[in-house]
Amino acid sequence: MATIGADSESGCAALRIETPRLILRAVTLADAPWIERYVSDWDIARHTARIPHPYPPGGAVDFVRSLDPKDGPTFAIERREDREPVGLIGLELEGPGEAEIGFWIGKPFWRRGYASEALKAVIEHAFRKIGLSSLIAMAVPENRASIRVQEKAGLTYTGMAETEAPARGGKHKVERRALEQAQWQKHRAQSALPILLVVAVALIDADGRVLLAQRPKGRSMAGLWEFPGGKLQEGESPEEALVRELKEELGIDTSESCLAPIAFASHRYEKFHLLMPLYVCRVWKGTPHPHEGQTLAWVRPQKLADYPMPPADLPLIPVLQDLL
Ligand SMILES: Nc1nc2c([nH]c(=O)n2[C@@H]2O[C@H](COP(=O)(O)OP(=O)(O)OP(=O)(O)O)[C@@H](O)[C@H]2O)c(=O)[nH]1
Repeated sequence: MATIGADSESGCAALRIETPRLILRAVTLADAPWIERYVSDWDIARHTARIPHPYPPGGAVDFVRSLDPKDGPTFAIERREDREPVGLIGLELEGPGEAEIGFWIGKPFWRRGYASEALKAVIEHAFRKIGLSSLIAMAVPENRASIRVQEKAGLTYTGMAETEAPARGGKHKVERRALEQAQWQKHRAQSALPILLVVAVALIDADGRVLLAQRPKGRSMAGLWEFPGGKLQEGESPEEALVRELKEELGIDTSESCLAPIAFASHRYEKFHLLMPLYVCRVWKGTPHPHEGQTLAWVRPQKLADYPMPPADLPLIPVLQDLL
C-alpha cells in the first residue's frame, strides 16, 4: 500500500495547516464526541461513503482509533477565532502518487466557505508537501454544495463511479472529479489574488505619540483605526505617494527625506493581498487636520492595541512599540 513517506516521518508536527480562518490539525480521541454528534446527522451521513446511519454509539472512538497516518492524513478542521471544531478533511492514498480527498463540515457551520478554505489548503499540502501527482474526489450527484466546493478548488468531472454508501444501505453512484498537479498549478496562477501596494506612515509627535486615523462611515472597514496613507498612483514611488497622501488627507507638508521605512504588513484580504510598507515620520510642516472625514487620535505606543485596527496592521504594533 502507498504511504506518505517523508511527511509521515516528520511526525504529527507536520499535521498542521493554517489558513486565514482555520487550523487543520491531527485528530485525537478527544475529538470523538463532536465527530459523533455531527456525523449522526442524516444530512452528513447520506453524502458519505463511510458513515453508517443510525450512527452506532461510540463509533467515533473506533473511527479515531482506526486512523493510520500511513493511509493518508486526516485533519480536524478548527475555527481559528474560537478553536471550535467544525469538521474533518482527509486524504486516502489510493496508489503511487494518488489520493482520494474527502471532507465534511458539521451542519451548524455550513455555507461559510470553510470547506473551500480547508480543501484548497489540503490540496496544496498534498501536492507541495506530500508530493502527490493527482487527487480525486467523489460526491453523490445531489450533493451540489460539495461538488461546487470541489470545482472551485479546480477538480474537474471525469465520470461516474460506484462507492459504498452505508447510510443508504448499499452501493451508490457518485460523480468522480480529479485534479492533476500541473493542472492545479495553472488553476492557482489564474485564481491568485492581485497584490495591492499601499504605503502608510506613523507620524510621531514630540511626545512620542503616533497619529491614527479612523476610517469614516461608507468606506471599507469603517470605524477601524489605521495609519495615514493610501494606494500608489501610476508612476509614483512609494515615498512620493506618501508625501501626496499626507497633503491630501491631513494637509501637512513633508519631504521624502523625512520618511524612514521601518516595517511592512503582508496580509491576505478576500479580494487582494495587501503589501504595505510602513514608514515613520517625525518632521513635517503644518498641523494634521482630517480632510477626508476621518477622526484623528494621537496615541501613546502602549495604547495602540486599544484602538481596533485592520487585521493587516496588528503585527506592526509591537514593531512600533519596540522602536518608540
Ligand atoms: N492607509 C492605510 N490603509 C490600510 C491600512 N491597513 C490596511 O489594511 N489598509 C488597507 O489598504 C487600503 C488602502 O487604500 P486607500 O486608503 O488608498 O483607499 P480606500 O480607503 O479608499 O480603500 P477602499 O477602496 O478599500 O475603500 C484599504 O483597503 C485599507 O483598508 C493602514 O494602516 N493604512
